[in-house]
Amino acid sequence: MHIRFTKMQGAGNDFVVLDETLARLGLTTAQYRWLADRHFGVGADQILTVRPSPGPGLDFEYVIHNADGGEVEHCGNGARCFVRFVHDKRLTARNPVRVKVKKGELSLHLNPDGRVTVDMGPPVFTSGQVPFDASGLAAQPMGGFERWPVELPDVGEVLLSVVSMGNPHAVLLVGDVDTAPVLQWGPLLESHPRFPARVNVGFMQVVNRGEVRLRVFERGAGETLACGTGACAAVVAGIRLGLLDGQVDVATHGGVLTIEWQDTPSLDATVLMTGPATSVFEGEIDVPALP
Ligand SMILES: N[C@H](CCC[C@H](N)C(=O)O)C(=O)O
Repeated sequence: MHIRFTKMQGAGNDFVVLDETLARLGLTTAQYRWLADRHFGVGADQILTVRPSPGPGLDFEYVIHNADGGEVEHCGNGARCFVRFVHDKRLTARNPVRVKVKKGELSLHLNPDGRVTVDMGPPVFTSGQVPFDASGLAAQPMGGFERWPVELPDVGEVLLSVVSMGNPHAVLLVGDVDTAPVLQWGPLLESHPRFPARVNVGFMQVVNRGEVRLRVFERGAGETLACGTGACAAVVAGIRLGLLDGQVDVATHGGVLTIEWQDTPSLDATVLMTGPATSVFEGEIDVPALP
């Protein structure tokens, strides 16, 4: 199947963007995986698909597939590239753009300086809704939040907090992200049995109450240069743990994301994420028929 695509990146998290506003491509999981393959396909952390509005008050549907071909609930860096794409392609002139994702609805705003602010919705802290199986574990309280001792084979117990931004996140505190065991512990936690939907694993170094450094081993993609929902999850966990204030710059290997969240008693305050979105190149490719 011959398709057109746009290669984009947000803070180094890279994407293949497909326009299905006129017709569905009908790609299979194996074809999404092929497109994301950095040797046999185009190469990307995720494949983003633009589909027509599913209903009133919404401009588009925003569909996300990880490099492993699995469809997921949310992608923050991808959301910034999404609004850049629909404006560049003149698919809309609205700003902000409202989109439906698997987890809910997002508002995407192109700022005059070219950066993009996304209303990422409210975080969810209830472990069963992340989902995280806390059965038999004794939470270790810190600030107004908890850290859970999770057993890793050949490693022992690691302490982590769990947050959902629509997609599941585990957040670990480390002294130095550069030496953190991201590639050793990331895969063990990603597919740990206590995470029935698997999990994105964030390693956060708190620099001060307004700045953190973060590396994320992503579910279905491995370590990426940045993870938008991971930055949101890490910051809201850090705020709940009493370590961070309401606006935090998150330094990732691919760039800086600014996250804002007010920890209100109602817990329904949404998380705002601001960062870059760049279109890298346009391309065409013949996707092989893969079942
Ligand atoms: N790997 C994530 C999806 C992409 C998230 C990330 N690229 C972002 O910017 O939020 C998951 O399986 O939930």
